[in-house]
Amino acid sequence: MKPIRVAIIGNPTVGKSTLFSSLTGIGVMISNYPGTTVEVARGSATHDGVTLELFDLPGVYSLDTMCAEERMVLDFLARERPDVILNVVDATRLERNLYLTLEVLELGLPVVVALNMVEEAHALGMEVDAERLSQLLGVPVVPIYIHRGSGLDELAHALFHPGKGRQFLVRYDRHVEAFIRQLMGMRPGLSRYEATRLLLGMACEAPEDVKSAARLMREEIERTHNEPLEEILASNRYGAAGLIAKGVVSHRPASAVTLRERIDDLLMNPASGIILLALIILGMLLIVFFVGGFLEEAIVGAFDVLIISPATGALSGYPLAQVVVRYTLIGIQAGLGIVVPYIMAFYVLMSLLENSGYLTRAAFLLDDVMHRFRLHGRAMIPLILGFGCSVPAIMSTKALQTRRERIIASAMVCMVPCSARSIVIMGLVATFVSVWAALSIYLLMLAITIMVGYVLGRVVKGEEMGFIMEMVPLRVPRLKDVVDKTWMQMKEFVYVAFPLLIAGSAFLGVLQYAGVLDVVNALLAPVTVGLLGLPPYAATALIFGILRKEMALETLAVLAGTAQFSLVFTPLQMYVFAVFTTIYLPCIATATMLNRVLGFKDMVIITGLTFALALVISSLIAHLVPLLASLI
Ligand SMILES: Nc1nc2c(ncn2[C@@H]2O[C@H](COP(=O)(O)OP(=O)(O)OP(=O)(O)O)[C@@H](O)[C@H]2O)c(=O)[nH]1
Ligand SMILES: [Mg+2]
Repeated sequence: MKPIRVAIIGNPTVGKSTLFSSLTGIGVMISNYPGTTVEVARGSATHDGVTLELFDLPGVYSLDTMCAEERMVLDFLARERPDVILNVVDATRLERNLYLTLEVLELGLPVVVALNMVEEAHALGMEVDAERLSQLLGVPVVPIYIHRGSGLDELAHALFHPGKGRQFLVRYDRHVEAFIRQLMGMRPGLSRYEATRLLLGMACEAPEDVKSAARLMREEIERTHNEPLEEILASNRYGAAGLIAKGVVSHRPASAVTLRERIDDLLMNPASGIILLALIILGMLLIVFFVGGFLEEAIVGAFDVLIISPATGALSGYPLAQVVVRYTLIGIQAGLGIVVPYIMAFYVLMSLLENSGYLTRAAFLLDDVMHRFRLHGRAMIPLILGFGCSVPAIMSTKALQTRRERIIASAMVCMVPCSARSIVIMGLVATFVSVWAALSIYLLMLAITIMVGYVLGRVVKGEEMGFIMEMVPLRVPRLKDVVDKTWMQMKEFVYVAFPLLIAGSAFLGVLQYAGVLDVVNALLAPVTVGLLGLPPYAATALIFGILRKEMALETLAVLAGTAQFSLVFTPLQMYVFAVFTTIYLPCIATATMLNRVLGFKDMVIITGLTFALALVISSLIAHLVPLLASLI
């Protein structure tokens, strides 16, 4: 039997990806902030011998304002022509969710509604009568509780038998209805949905005379109602959604103020909120530093004693083998000892933050500040995600409404120290210089990020958007989502970065043996030695850092011959190296993502700017600090 193709559509953060993932077993990003899914994911599930092919789409509030996600959903529907639409709705926000449901019903495809967050609605004193809702909409409505797996079999069953009954359609204003019928009469075969689109002047295949008739009708409606047609349709839909919601939701008296609400008040209050935000970010950095630092020292030390010294000692008569093996082992040591502890601690904390719902609070809190950069508060979300990895952070700027905002937010994201850069800052500066020196780099980066935002906010021309972001409820992050997400991000390190690191280190050994590194280092010495005050081989480390930022540090360990950096560098050198690595050129993966989201030209401009900035700031530090020290 042919697979049944199912498009999962719904408002943001209603649990579409959670449902997709539990039906298909495919790991996708699940977070508690709107705009987690920005690309279509596809997967399949088999039920009673029949295959369901599911598509997880970005969340949308409607199909009529034509923002990027909505276009993506409509393009997807036109291109892929799914057999059924699985509309996930949030029981706690039924009325607003139904607005989209009503639009989805207009598409004329079979629809199944999954009623999610039923237990949250219950906790808020709301009960939704699913059966009545099903009768009113004329489609199956299945209550689900994904985390417990309940309702999923019934849902799969409903997807196979979506029913052929009459689906509810919004009755528009009489005037509009009359014209829709008239258009359908002019061209037999034209659906109600197509007629509505024609009336709205949207792309639709039809002869020119029908199109021009539609144009005249629209003008007449707008003249008599003194209101744009879109608004007439929207208010008709809101009216219908409100009536349906009223008919199916019953309220119990609300209980006393809950602990969750109290916490929320503290987080959102402008005074306590900002302090808590600073404490949360500082706390995250300190936890990563202590957990990562403790593991780093233990692993690096054990590796030296137990593996590197015996292995290189055994190869003392074979210079090529010795240098290649030594380099490879130090590469592995740096990967296991420096990267794994920090990156893991980082991702666990980031996932907790993402899934708690805190990000939308940070966005609201800083909305005012962000508006000074002529950005929406929502641009805060990519910036905080940037602490994890710039690649998904830049990808998440797709959820911003205008290109102008995407450019500014992406350039700012490039300045936020991602976990790879944090590894360099922490593994080098916090461990071997001091925690305060490491924190000063974060402050420096904060200042640079703000400066970049401020300057670009004034320079980059384009539309500004007033966009209201939905506040998601605070939730205790689900352990499975956190573990899955941490693993999804670690996987990339295990499968991509680690092999690259081992091969790269062995390759470095060969290049060193052949004397190539010395040539490259000598060529770049005016910058590395002259401007930055670093040893010449730092040039090779920085080149490798473009592949992946943490490789700069790993390669530095390989070339220095030890991961105990304080034996070979002065504190100032370590500081300058960390600052330069943090600012200069985004890594290859980030540049690729910039190219994808913003285009080649902007990618080159942003990349060039970061390089110039890194050179200026690092060489200033390298030269001014000794000067100041000599004056004191
Ligand atoms: N309480 C509760 N939370 C849920 C349920 N299903 C999903 N969630 C949570 O809802 C949040 C959003 O889930 P996602 O699956 O990422 O939502 P989405 O609809 O894919 O969101 P976008 O991709 O942003 O459109 C996560 O924090 C989930 O853990 C549920 O049945 N009950
Ligand atoms: Mg999603």
